[in-house]
Order: sequence, then structure tokens, then C-alpha cells
Amino acid sequence: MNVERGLLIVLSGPSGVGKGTVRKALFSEENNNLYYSISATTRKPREGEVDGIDYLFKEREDFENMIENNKLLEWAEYVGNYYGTPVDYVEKCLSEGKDVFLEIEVQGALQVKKAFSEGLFIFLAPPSLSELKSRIVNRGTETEDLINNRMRVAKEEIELMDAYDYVVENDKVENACSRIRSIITAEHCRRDRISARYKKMLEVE
Ligand SMILES: Nc1nc2c(ncn2[C@@H]2O[C@H](COP(=O)(O)OP(=O)(O)O)[C@@H](O)[C@H]2O)c(=O)[nH]1
Ligand SMILES: Nc1ncnc2c1ncn2[C@@H]1O[C@H](COP(=O)(O)OP(=O)(O)O)[C@@H](O)[C@H]1O
Repeated sequence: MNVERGLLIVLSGPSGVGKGTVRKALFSEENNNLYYSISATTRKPREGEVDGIDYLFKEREDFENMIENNKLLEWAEYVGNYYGTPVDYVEKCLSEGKDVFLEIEVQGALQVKKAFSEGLFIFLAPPSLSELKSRIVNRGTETEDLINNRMRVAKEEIELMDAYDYVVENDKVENACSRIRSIITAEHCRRDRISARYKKMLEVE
């Protein structure tokens, strides 16, 4: 049977805007056809993070082998560490008609856009730069140097938001989630899957 390919959904935006929080909220609800792609990284696990759930934690050498062997759909070096999307999982889901959700930084999202222009690209934006900084500070996972580094990168990333299909403001987590759900629903309708089914039915008539 010919299965319609799934939708590749890319959520991106500056560090600290709430990508992880919004993604976890989205996945805490029932998602019939949405699958999260777990990234590989050379970053050390934070307290409470679990290998194989939050990330696939790798040594630099292992990550570089993945790059060399084309095991990554995209990868980026971000504030001193590598992050990348294992390609096999994404391809397998899409070919089975499942929607795949990537939560990645901006350089990586733009790489995916080049390879998969049919993807759905969503930029999560903070209500303001000062709110972004206080979210990073309040999260308490970064030293002052790293915070300044992330804010510097964030400003560069925000300038790239027009390259995305949609910009979603993360004022409240539940608002951002409902906007993202609406966008996914609308995208499925836009891609005309139902009309393709009808065309087949009409051919049989
Ligand atoms: N390009 C790319 N970026 C990723 C990937 N996985 C995570 N990231 C991004 O890397 C950045 C740093 O992630 P992390 O160290 O977990 O910090 P946090 O997201 O700011 O809490 C974030 O913007 C993530 O969205 C990936 O597979 N590829
Ligand atoms: N809508 C929101 N309002 C207030 N705080 C938020 C919101 N979304 C996320 N946060 C908080 O901001 C901080 C950064 O969120 P996180 O999900 O780690 O961001 P990212 O994954 O984009 O780096 C966390 O402390 C989180 O609880």
C-alpha cells in the first residue's frame, strides 16, 4: 500500500525562549500521529536528564563519526557543543506516514529547510528580549558567561525569523501550544490529503 508521507515539523528559536517547555507540553497530551526526534549531543547531561530520552549523549569522537558517515539530517555547533538530528529515525517515521517533530536551534533548522523545503518551519519567539534573558537566568542552568553568549546568539537568531513559515509568540505555554496545534492541523488540511483520497474514490466510480 502507498502510504502518504508524514509531515516534518521543525520548532526552532533562541535558547531560553521555551522550546523544550512547549515541546514537552505538546507531547504531554495525546498526539495520535506526532513523534519526537531525539537529538544527539556532545553536551554533558544536566541534572535529571536521561540518555535516550532527553538526548542521545555522545563523546565528540562518536559525534564526528556520525557526521562522517552521514548519519545526521543536520547538525550544528552551538555554544561549544555539537547537536544533531539522527536521519534514520526521521526517514523511517516520514515513510510510515508519521509526523516528526524536531526541536532544534536556528542554524540546524535552516539546514533542514534546504534539504526538506516541504517541512513546516515554526519559529518560537519571546515576548521581549528582557523576558528572554530572565527566562535563561531563572532556569539557572548557565553561568553568567554562557548567559551572555546565549543572548548574543539569540539576537542573531531572532533576525532570521522571517525565513520561517510561522512565528509563534511564547507568552504563555498553553497559548503557544494551541497556536502550534492549530498550525499543524491547518497544514494537514492545506496539503490536501483528503482531496487526494477523493480523487482516488472518483477514479474508481
Ligand atoms: N541543530 C540542532 N540543534 C539542536 C538539536 N537538539 C537540540 N538543539 C538545540 O540546541 C540548543 C541548545 O540546547 P540545550 O543545550 O539543550 O539548551 P536549551 O535548549 O537552551 O535548554 C537549543 O536551541 C536546542 O533546541 C539538534 O539535533 N540539532
Ligand atoms: N511561556 C513561558 N512563560 C514563562 N516562562 C517560560 C515560558 N516558557 C518557558 N519558560 C521558562 O523559561 C525557561 C527556558 O525554557 P526552556 O524550555 O528550557 O527553553 P529552550 O528549550 O528554548 O532553551 C525555563 O525556566 C522555562 O520554565
